[in-house]
Amino acid sequence: MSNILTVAEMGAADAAAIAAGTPGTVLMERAGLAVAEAIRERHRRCRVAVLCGPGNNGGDGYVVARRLKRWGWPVWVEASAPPATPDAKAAAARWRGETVSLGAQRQTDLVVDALYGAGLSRPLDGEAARLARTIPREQVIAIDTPSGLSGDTGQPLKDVAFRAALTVTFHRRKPAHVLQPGRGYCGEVVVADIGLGDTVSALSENSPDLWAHRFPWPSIEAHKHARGRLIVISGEAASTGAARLAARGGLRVGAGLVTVLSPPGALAEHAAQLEAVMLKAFEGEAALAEAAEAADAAVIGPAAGVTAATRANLITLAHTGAALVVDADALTVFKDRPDDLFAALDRDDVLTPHPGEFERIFPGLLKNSPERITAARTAAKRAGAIVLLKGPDTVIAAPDGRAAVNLNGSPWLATAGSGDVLAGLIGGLLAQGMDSFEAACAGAWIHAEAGAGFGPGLIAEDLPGLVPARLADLHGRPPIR
Ligand SMILES: NC(=O)C1=CN([C@@H]2O[C@H](COP(=O)(O)OP(=O)(O)OC[C@H]3O[C@@H](n4cnc5c(N)ncnc54)[C@H](OP(=O)(O)O)[C@@H]3O)[C@@H](O)[C@H]2O)[C@@H](O)CC1
Ligand SMILES: Nc1ncnc2c1ncn2[C@@H]1O[C@H](COP(=O)(O)OP(=O)(O)O)[C@@H](O)[C@H]1O
Ligand SMILES: [K+]
Repeated sequence: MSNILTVAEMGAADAAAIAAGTPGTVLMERAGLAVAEAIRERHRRCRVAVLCGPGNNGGDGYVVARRLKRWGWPVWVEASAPPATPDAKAAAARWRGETVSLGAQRQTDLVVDALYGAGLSRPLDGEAARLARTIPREQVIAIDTPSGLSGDTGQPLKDVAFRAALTVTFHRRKPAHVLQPGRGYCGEVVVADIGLGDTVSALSENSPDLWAHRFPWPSIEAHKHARGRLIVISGEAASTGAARLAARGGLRVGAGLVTVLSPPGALAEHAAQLEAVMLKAFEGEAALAEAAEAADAAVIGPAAGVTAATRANLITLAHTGAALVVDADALTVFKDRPDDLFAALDRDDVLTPHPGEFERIFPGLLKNSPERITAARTAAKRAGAIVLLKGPDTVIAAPDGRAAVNLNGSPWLATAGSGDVLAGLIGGLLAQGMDSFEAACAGAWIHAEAGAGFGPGLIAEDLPGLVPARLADLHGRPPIR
């Protein structure tokens, strides 16, 4: 399982390894060697300038320079300041090559950015800032993080940071490697093992390691009722497509029975377009409560309408036993009284806002949080439910503090209706009894894999049909633990 560590957690892991008997200089040797090897794997021998700062990031840089030189590469160090930590001093003392001052303006092929890593405490300025703005990213290999980025937020301090083609970090990813815009500054990210042992954190990369061992595969005796019943609440006649997209997502991901519950006026439109997905009319809260009686999960919101009816339907569903996926209009309709929504929810329910919807029900929270992980966690606590905050770096957070960040998103998913399919995927997994946090993670991961695998030209209608291949991969995957 791949945790993501904050800068402080990484520092603690580092200190624990040192306390357990591995000297910092050994960790630095391993770190520098990993970077040099990553360079050698990707490039033929060429000229390399290693930009070294005063801290341990710079220390790693001196190790890289020494390794490359030993392999016969033309390499020199450009130092922004003399080494200042004991480990960096030791690494610099073993560097026998040439050292010039930062920005000596030599012709080079590659630049190793070893100016600042985790210890960056203020924005880049002077020559470092100039270089960050001018060196083309194809030349840059960053150690730990591209200098100028805040490791914990992924934001460039004062908008200046290096852009790298490759970033080699150590032990685990940090938030800067997974959150935008930082992730975009990093280029390819390699996580090198430097022997720090196991670390725990409440934040993870969203990958099958997190949930595949609890995926709700049907048992040999399964029948359709045992595979979970999902309902999807439809909007009125002119807005029925979103409910069908969600329903197809739920059916494809394995729910045994999926029913679109439709206002009477929209029945004919659905009937003409649904096959395996079932259809039932309802009018009013009592009828909805009755229709929802046997449901294991419900999706409400996609094109539901920002209406009093949607608000009443949500409250009605919240009183049934079904786990809810609350999306789109069912979020927006609570804009003026989000507490009514939160009071109705329980911890099994999943909210799936995009940033605009998030702002409506958690006003100011995103803007006032250091980054979106904190925002999503705070939101999950406030709502008492799982919150999946959509975007290029989708975050899933639980009220107990667990959080995961999606790494496999792609812009092909930015197409109308794509979120409706996601809501259906999560609903389909909830209907099959999957834990809500894991269902939200699994739904987001499968959705993103499907989108990335299809690529250009993707439309939301394609997504349900792309799910089976992803499920087949998961099904054939060797079990973990
Ligand atoms: N963790 C691990 O397990 C391992 C970590 N390793 C490596 O250590 C790195 C972290 O090292 P680190 O803590 O020494 O931080 P780093 O960024 O090198 O320097 C901080 C210094 O820079 C200064 N400074 C900061 N910003 C500045 C600015 N804009 N302009 C000018 N100065 C600025 C700051 O000064 P101060 O703010 O204190 O005045 C301080 O002196 C990590 O990224 C990884 O590469 C590996 O060796 C393997 C094991
Ligand atoms: N640039 C992007 N990279 C990765 N995923 C994206 C990007 N833009 C949007 N997405 C994903 O696409 C989906 C869009 O959902 P949403 O905004 O609700 O659209 P709709 O309401 O039209 O279905 C979300 O899952 C979101 O995370
Ligand atoms: K760096």
